[in-house]
Amino acid sequence: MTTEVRKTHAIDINALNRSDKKSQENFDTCISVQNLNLFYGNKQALHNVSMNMPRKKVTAYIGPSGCGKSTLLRCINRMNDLVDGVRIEGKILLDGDDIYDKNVNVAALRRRVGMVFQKPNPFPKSIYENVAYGLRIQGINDRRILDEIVEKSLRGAALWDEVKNRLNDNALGMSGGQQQRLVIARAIAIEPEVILLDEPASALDPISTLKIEELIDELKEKYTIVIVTHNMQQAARVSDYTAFMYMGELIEFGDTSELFTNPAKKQTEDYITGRYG
Ligand SMILES: Nc1ncnc2c1ncn2[C@@H]1O[C@H](COP(=O)(O)OP(=O)(O)OP(=O)(O)O)[C@@H](O)[C@H]1O
Repeated sequence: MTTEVRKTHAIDINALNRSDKKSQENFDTCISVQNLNLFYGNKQALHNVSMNMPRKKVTAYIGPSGCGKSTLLRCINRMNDLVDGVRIEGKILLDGDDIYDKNVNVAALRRRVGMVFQKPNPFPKSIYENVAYGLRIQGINDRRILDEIVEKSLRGAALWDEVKNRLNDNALGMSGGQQQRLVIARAIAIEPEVILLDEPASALDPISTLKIEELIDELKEKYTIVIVTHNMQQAARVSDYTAFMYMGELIEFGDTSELFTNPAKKQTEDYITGRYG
């Protein structure tokens, strides 16, 4: 991008804000973050973040280490509630309902909003029981129903063909990439609406990473996906929308191809062109 174009972007912030707004209004919003502030004790980690995320699309959070990507992601299923001394202001609406409302059942929220972490975390149980876990917690123990959902979920996580003949083997004997797909199968078995992925491929080799990226592309047919990644190429490959964060602030949100080819803010451009991060 030429310096001249960059200057225009740096100056014409109002016009750019309008274009951000336009891209947000063109979709069916699943999650709406509104004026969100988050404090870890006295330290503010999120500053007045507002953004809408579209249904059945992939939204990626990018930005340098410590900018608040994981913190924001963890707000969407109230995982931060588990951290001592956290204070949250503002709202997050899921299908229009505030998930921080005092009447919200957090366990039910987490069934609607599944989460997958950086390090695969299967339980030390069989492959089958890992996928059946959430269903058993819901009191579903009918073998026929479990068999059906376990197979469907493993197929949905692109793992069935690799494990169908060893469903009773311990999940800890699987490769890291398989374990991560197993954890995704476990998440989708309880039919969430949203899947949060926190650096899901950063501990995996390139082939396993590719499989996870292909899987994300398939999952968005059914689920709203939000992914944190430090890997900009990955964000560009897998996401439909991207949010660039810096020091706890949302700097820019928009269509992924637009954000990467024609960023609205100079800070975004400096980051994606590798000037810092
Ligand atoms: N449990 C916690 N207690 C106190 N401070 C925290 C906690 N978790 C995160 N922070 C701080 O909040 C800020 C945002 O952290 P966060 O992990 O959300 O950033 P991030 O963009 O996901 O970083 P990374 O890419 O390194 O994972 C950082 O300054 C971090 O030190």
